[in-house]
Amino acid sequence: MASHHGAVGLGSPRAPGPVGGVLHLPDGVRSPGLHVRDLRVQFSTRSEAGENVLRSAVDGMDLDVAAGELVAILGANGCGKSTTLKSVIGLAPVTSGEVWVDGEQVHPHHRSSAADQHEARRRVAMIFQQVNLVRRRTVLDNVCAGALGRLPLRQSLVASLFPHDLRAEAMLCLDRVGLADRALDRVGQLSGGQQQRVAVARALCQRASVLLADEPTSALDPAASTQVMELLATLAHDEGLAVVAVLHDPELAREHADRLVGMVAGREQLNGAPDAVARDAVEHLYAAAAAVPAAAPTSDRPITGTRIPA
Ligand SMILES: Nc1ncnc2c1ncn2[C@@H]1O[C@H](COP(=O)(O)OP(=O)(O)OP(=O)(O)O)[C@@H](O)[C@H]1O
Repeated sequence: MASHHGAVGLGSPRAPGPVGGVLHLPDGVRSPGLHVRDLRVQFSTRSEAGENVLRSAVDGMDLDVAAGELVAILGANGCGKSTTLKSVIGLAPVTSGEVWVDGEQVHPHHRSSAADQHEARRRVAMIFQQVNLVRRRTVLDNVCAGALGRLPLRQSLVASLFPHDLRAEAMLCLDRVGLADRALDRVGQLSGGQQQRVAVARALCQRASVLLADEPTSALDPAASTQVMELLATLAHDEGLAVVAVLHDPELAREHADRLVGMVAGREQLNGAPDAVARDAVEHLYAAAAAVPAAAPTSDRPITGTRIPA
């Protein structure tokens, strides 16, 4: 379970080079997996004076997750963990920076063809704490829905038209998460941990190579949390997915992840294998945030609030 990736100090490690000796860009972004460079995200918010201001949620974040690696992101509430992940799938407004998926640049958009970008985005799946499955539909239908991005429109709109081979693939995905016997139950009949595993199966049916998990264990008891983390580690280590999970439990992260990335105020503060990251360095991630008055941005250094031009 423990890391087989080398110990790393502060700063992003570089992803390993591609198999076969193919030359790649010096910064490693063309390697399989997920690579984020100098990501910045700003949101418009209302100041106490009633003015619209831009606040930085992510402020120069780098993130590398190699194929076959499970990375855990830790950090205090509001430090930008979820926004970093959402940026990768276009759910957060990226101000600047680069996002690369399996060697394809998905942000900024204009640097690759629309088809390549669509394909690269299809390779990224995200699962959330509040599992966004359709509770009234069967487990199997929800897993099939993972393939919507590659189905013709007519089949996308009518679940009963999911083709036989897709349903067979979805069954295999359910088998991989240990839930094949629940395929015909409605999702609402499953426990939280089981639903989280269905969400993972749906990501598999999407044929994702990068899996983003935003607090996948927050609503789960310890046994279910362990089961989900073991599943994520298996997908990384045995199936070669690049997996990144935002976690609120540093011990769970230490136990299962290959590498810990700690964030403070929208950027990386620590980065290393669990054995190489001291416990007080992790505690400091949370202490730094707690030291800031509640009304201020979560930061141990100022975050710029930029007035939006009228
Ligand atoms: N849609 C939004 N509009 C305005 N501000 C936002 C939006 N989404 C996030 N933010 C702000 O961006 C900052 C980072 O939020 P984010 O959800 O990424 O933090 P987090 O580290 O995941 O926190 P938590 O651990 O509480 O989930 C916070 O200050 C948050 O209020």
